[in-house]
Amino acid sequence: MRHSAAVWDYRAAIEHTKDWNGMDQVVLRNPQGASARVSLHGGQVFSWRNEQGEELLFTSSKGIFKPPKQVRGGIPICFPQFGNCGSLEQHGFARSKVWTVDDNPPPLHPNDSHGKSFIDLLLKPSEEDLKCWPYSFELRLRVSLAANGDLALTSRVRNIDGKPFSFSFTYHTYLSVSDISEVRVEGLETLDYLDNLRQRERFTEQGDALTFESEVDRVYLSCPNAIAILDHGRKRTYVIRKDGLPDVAVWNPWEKKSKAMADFGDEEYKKMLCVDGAVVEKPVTLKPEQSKFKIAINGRQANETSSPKTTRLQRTQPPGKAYLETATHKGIAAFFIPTKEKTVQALPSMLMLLNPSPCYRHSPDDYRRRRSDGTYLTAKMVARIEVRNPNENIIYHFGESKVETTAGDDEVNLGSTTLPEFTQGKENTTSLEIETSVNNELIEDGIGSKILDQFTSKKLKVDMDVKTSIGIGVEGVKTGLLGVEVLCGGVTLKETNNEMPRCIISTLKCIHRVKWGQESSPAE
Ligand SMILES: O=P(O)(O)OC[C@H]1O[C@H](O)[C@H](O)[C@@H](O)[C@@H]1O
Repeated sequence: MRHSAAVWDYRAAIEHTKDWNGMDQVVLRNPQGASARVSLHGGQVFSWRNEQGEELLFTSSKGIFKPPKQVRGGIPICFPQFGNCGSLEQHGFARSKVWTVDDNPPPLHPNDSHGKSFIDLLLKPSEEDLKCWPYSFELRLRVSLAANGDLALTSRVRNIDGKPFSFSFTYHTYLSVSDISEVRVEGLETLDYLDNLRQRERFTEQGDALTFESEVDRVYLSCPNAIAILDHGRKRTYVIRKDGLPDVAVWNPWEKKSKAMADFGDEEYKKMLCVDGAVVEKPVTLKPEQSKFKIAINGRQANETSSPKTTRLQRTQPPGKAYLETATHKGIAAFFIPTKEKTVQALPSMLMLLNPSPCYRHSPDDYRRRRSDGTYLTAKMVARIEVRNPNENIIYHFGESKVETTAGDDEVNLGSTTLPEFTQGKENTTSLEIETSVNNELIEDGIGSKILDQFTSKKLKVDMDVKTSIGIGVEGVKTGLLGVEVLCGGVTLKETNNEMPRCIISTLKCIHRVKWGQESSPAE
């Protein structure tokens, strides 16, 4: 049965239960029927289901569910060491210890609890732990499930020892995927990584996205805060947003290593991918104080009609035909062509990066003037879009684009403009600068003061809506134009200093469909 979020009792939605070994576990539920299960063994989230009841985390069918052996799957916490570079057991001891429920944790930001089911866990070292790692600490973990089904893990490490200590940390996240050969990871392109399969030698990622054809065991360094994992087979996109975790570890054992692992099925490597928010390259050195690490993950379906500020993956044509898919994650909007047709490569065909900062070039006094007959707004918004086409054999045709910009929750008009049509050549990048403005536009007094306050405190959010159309050309064959709407924004002026606006794409209308190598024909 579904419940409205307004009457949902989040506290009552937390169930304390036991697994079949008698180990305590906690089940979190949201009003729409999504759930997360956390074991006190390892503080490990080992199940996360969406509102359709689909499991989003991988757990090995041969998993050993008995302490001290941890289950292979879910989200083990690796602390105070990741991997085997240190004096401790592989991935540290936190994942194999029994944690306790923390009834009275130090407060976290209200966003970490408001409108969410959550549980706080605590790990303190035992006498035995102190013998192999002689530092007193408190490791806290809050696992929360939001009303929209998003899962978040927030960890805090407190040094309660007299001396500083160093540690590494990862959320070793086993994502469930349809088939590893249908998966790509975006957000790691052009970054340096340490390759665990080559004695941690440093390389630079050359691909436009990470795809999988053999064993991968890497730590990507200084990564953006949002990484997208696109599962074409299941038409699902996971977006991992991380905070305090500069690195991302990526692991798939592939065939040979799978057969060598006792707690992993021979073929199970096809169904999983580990993508971990991590701090590995430069371990944290903590004085007697606290540090904090957070990941939030969502896993959205192609046809999901959720809030517009989320990631979507859309299939606009039935299988067997060429079709455009669109996917987005924070700061990046991408169009790509799936591998199914074989005649074209599956590469990100275009990336649009939008950065509306700085949005205002004038001081607040300049841009808003109060006159006797009302409040008038004068403002300018500048955005830069970079269109990249890394393909060797695909050309993009963009129709005329209509751009509208607004500010704040009241969607105050910041002006509109039109960009001329253009063609994006093979392996080419086009930079577009978009400027819109309003001059002495009458607005409500209340809205004017609100915008001024939010501008001064840098809490103002600016949104941009681009309506355009896109067609593809491959070897002289052109598709018709597909209407596309790109919405970017949702980030405050303050956040634009270190974060890109979020973008979502939705297709407006499919005019033509084609089969590669054939003439285009009108859509039904
Ligand atoms: O077998 P585990 O100790 O759980 O480790 C599983 C994997 O975790 C990480 O991804 C490491 O980088 C890999 O080298 C390791 O094989």
